[in-house]
This record gives sequence, structure tokens and C-alpha cells, in this order.
Amino acid sequence: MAMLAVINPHNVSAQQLAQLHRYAGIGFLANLTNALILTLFLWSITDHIRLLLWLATVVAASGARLAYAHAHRRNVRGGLAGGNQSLMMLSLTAINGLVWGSTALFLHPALTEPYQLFLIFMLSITSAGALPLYIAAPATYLLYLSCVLVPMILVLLLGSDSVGYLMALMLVIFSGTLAITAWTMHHGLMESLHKYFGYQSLASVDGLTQLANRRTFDETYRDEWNRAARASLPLSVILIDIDNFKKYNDHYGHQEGDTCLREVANALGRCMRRSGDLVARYGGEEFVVVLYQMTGDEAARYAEQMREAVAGLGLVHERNEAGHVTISLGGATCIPHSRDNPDDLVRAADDALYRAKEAGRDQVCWKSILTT
Ligand SMILES: Nc1nc2c(ncn2[C@@H]2O[C@H](COP(=O)(O)OP(=O)(O)OP(=O)(O)O)[C@@H](O)[C@H]2O)c(=O)[nH]1
Repeated sequence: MAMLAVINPHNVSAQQLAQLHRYAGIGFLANLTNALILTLFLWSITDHIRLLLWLATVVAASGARLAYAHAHRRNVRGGLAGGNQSLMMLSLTAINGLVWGSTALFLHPALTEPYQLFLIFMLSITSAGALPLYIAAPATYLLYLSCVLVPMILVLLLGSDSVGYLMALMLVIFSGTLAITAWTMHHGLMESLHKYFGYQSLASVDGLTQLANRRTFDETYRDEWNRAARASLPLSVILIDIDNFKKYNDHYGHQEGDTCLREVANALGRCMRRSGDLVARYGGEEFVVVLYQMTGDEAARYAEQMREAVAGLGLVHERNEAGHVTISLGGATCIPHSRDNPDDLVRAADDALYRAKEAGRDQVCWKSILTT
């Protein structure tokens, strides 16, 4: 379909999700290392079964998160807004956070003060260490942060001693700082992504009509040609030219001419119903359409629909025979072969367009090329 000069939100969102999955391996290792350090540190003073069970839960939870990220690495097109994916991600994040948060309930009360401080230290490190992994999704990070630290904050507040209150206050300030940092870094990431996709779309779109530009056509056409050649499937090119457009400009002025070009471009764009089809501004008042996997007859019918769609706009053009704006279309179809020259198909469409003009304009002419 025609490409528009707006940033495709799916591109940005897909990149966010890809970013989130990309660092899952590092997250897994960091989580495991922290859990091992805590286990070793508390080994001599805590019940071994309890510690080992907790360690196994850490491995299972972060392993599930890693496996999920791995399975969905290649499937990020729906982006972060991709319903079930997001829900699953949030659940796994919450479980991972709660595995750490639970230590406030089943480890902390049985520990003496220096070990309690060490546990709080480890929880802080774990929550801060996860920050770079969640830059793409700060809300998910906030969930993780809450699951890791809120249980400990509550336990400290309920403990009714002044040092505990102070520690709880410090943890709240610490969490707030992490949350602000996450949102600031997220803002930076989003700015870069928007800039990147903004530049990408500006470079591929025609400024006046918002259709794909000639460069995009050239690149896409080669790809489509190779794809059709590999699959031995038909490929069609249609060249479209507005009739007597010089007279339109001369009569109504260049600015009205620009408006007319935009109207025609929109009408052509609306005719593109399959996601792989491309309509582009070929140059001046000419447009080009590439249709994949359609027989010559089907593509010619498609071209006829485009002609009718533009005529149906009813844009007054007193200097044109029909009294309104019309287009002439020349199309060609072939089953490409890798040894053929892709330019031949465009040339054949151009010949057909010439015939359409010669035959009186406002019509479709077709040429089927048989390759050997
Ligand atoms: N307003 C406007 N006019 C353009 C633009 N690009 C090309 N044109 C005009 O399009 C006209 C093309 O004229 P010609 O190539 O003579 O063709 P035509 O008048 O359409 O005649 P036929 O093709 O034989 O029907 C020229 O007057 C160009 O100046 C543009 O971006 N805006």
C-alpha cells in the first residue's frame, strides 16, 4: 500500500517490544547472580531448604521470562500494544518481582540486623539493576519495582522501630528516584525512535501527494520483481498519467494543479486494497502501480477501477474532452525470470500508456509480455 509520511506507531511499538526482549538474557543472568550471592551470604544462618526453594523459584521465574522473550523475539510486529503479549509480559514481570519481594516476609524477620541490611541492599541492587532492561516499558518497570520493594517497605513500617521507619523512607525515596530515571530514559529512547522512523518515512514519501516516492518505487519494484521471479508468479506494472494536465495548470493555476494531483493520488491510494500493492508518484503528473500475483486480466480490471475512481471525483477540467479530470493508464504483465531485465516491464507499460493517449485518453491499454 502507499506509504504515508506519518510515523507508523507499530514500528515504534515493535521496536519497544524488541528492546524489552533483547536484554532478557542479561536480565536472567543478573537475576541469577544476585540470587546466588544472597543465598551464599545467608547460607550459614538460614534454613537451607528454604533458601534452595527460593533459589529454585528465582530460576524458574526468570527462566520463564527468558523463554517467553526468546519465543516472541521474532514476533514483535504487534508491538507493546499487542494485547495478550503485554498481559503475559506484565504477569511474568510481576512474578519475577514478587519472588524477590517475598524475601521481606519469609527471610527478613528471621535475620539479625546486619543480614537484614544486606537483604535490603540486595533488593535495592536487584531493582536498580533491572532499570536499563525496562527503558522501553517504564510502567512495566514500575510494576517490577513495586513487587520487589513494597513488601519490604511495609514490613519495615509495621516493625514499629525508628531505624525501620528511616529505612522505609529511604527505600521510598530510592524507588521514586529509580522511577523518575526510568521515565527520563524512556523519553530519550522514544525521541530517538520517533526521529529514526520519522526520517525513514520522510525519505520514502512524496511531499505533495503523500504517496510513496520514486525512490521507494525503484526499491520496492526490484524486490517484487525478484519475489515474483522466485515464485514464478505474475507481476504487473501500471503507469498512470493525468490527461491534459498542462492545460489544467494553465487554466486553473499551479496551486489548483497541486490540489488536483493530491485528489488523484488519494483516489488511487484508496483503490489499493491488498497490503503488498504499491502506488507511487512516478514523477510530475505520472503515477505508477505495482501489483503482485494477479493475472493480466485481473490487473487490467483493477486499472479500469482506478480510471473510474478518478473520473468519479468529478474534478472540473474545462480544457479536457470529458469536462472533468481523467487519467490514461498503460499496464503490462509478465511472469518474471531472473535473467530478464525488470526495466522491460516498465517500458512495456509506458508503450501501453502511449497507446492509451494516442487512442484518445481516458482509457486503459494493456500489454502482456511473454518471457521465455
Ligand atoms: N501543479 C503541478 N503541475 C505539475 C507538477 N509536476 C508536473 N506538472 C505539470 O504537468 C504538466 C504535464 O504536461 P504534459 O507532459 O505536456 O502532459 P499533459 O498536458 O498532461 O498532456 P497529456 O499527457 O498528453 O494528456 C506540465 O505542465 C507540468 O508543469 C506538480 O507537481 N504540480
